[in-house]
Amino acid sequence: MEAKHPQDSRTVMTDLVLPSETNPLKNLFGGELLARMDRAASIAARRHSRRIVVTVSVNHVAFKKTVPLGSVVTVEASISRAFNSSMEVVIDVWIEDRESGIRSRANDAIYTFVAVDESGSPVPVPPIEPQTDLEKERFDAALRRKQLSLVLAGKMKPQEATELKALFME
Ligand SMILES: CC(=O)SCCNC(=O)CCNC(=O)[C@H](O)C(C)(C)COP(=O)(O)OP(=O)(O)OC[C@H]1O[C@@H](n2cnc3c(N)ncnc32)[C@H](O)[C@@H]1OP(=O)(O)O
Repeated sequence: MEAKHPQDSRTVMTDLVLPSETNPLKNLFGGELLARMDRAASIAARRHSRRIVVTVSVNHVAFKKTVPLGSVVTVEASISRAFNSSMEVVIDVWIEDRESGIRSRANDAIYTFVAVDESGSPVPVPPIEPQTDLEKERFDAALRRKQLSLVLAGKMKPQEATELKALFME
């Protein structure tokens, strides 16, 4: 299968924060942001694989900043690395200052999706060829994150997680 670039799957979704999506402090609910990120990541995974995709794991989420009612929120997702049937999706969330228009990062996350056929069985996806320094950095770290996720899910023995172990040996 021919390799694709992270840019090929880049998905950008911009939307407002409405009153029904906020907590008593009038900030965006974490679950609402998780859902927006899942939707953007799912589109990115579909663009990369051109298959049906399902979320298999939410590997990392950091709620760095509150997102106030009325904010303009942009969720950007792209594939950082593809394995056999699984794809790591990196998601950045930005909010826009109403007056200056300057964007600041509110959140980031890493989800893993799997491409499946009509009966839900995993199918292979194209590999990723990173181009920029940031894409290369994310690509290199993705195997460690996959191994950590599999160890935490009880699907890999810690002693088999060679890339992950190497991180602690450095
Ligand atoms: C868009 C949505 O929100 S969809 C709704 C939420 N998601 C779902 O309903 C998915 C439910 N889960 C499933 O259907 C199945 O578990 C599947 C299809 C995802 C995987 O099926 P399995 O029989 O576990 O397949 P298998 O063990 O071969 O794993 C498939 C791939 O997922 C990877 N994987 C499985 N679990 C994890 C995990 N916790 N973290 C990271 N990767 C994982 C495997 O390493 C494998 O990757 P590879 O093929 O690239 O090497």
